[in-house]
Amino acid sequence: MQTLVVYYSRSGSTRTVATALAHGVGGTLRELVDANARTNLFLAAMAALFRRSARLVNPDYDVAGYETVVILTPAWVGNPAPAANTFLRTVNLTGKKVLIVALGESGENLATSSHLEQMARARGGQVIGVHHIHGLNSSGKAGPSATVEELEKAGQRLADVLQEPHNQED
Ligand SMILES: Cc1cc2nc3c(=O)[nH]c(=O)nc-3n(C[C@H](O)[C@H](O)[C@H](O)COP(=O)(O)O)c2cc1C
Repeated sequence: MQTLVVYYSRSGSTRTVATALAHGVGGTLRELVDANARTNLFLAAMAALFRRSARLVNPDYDVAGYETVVILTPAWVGNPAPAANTFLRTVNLTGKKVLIVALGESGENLATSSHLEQMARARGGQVIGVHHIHGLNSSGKAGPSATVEELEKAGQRLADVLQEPHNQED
């Protein structure tokens, strides 16, 4: 099973989870690089709140060679980060299994994951799972449940989920 792991990360925690996950499944890691570094947190939050897209640096929307696409994004004010919006509004996920992963300070971000799920379905994807992971607090510092080790473990757990037999079937 070929797996593509696509992620956006502003402060590194989503990257840690995505890297461990890709390593665990022997998949391909693809970063969504936002041309805007989002250093102004207020403006970043507003862009997410208004469901804006982002301009991506060297975007690659080709998922043809993959059976499964994992999409990871931080939750920003209950929404996906703009880079994830861009990817999900452009990619063709017809016939692909899609695993959605949202990181957040609060752990569970149902509003964010619900947006992601809807976008993935609108692009033809078959959503096989939705996961929430404790990320960093909003100022970018690791909270007690989001050490690098915890984030790596979360990524490994997701790799295990993807390798469960029912997620491997056609
Ligand atoms: C602008 C902004 C808005 C955020 N809004 C939320 C939120 O609504 N809910 C939440 O649980 N975490 C929120 N967070 C925290 C991030 O989701 C969390 O720190 C995540 O781990 C960051 O991922 P990254 O390190 O890959 O950038 C926000 C962070 C930023 C920068």
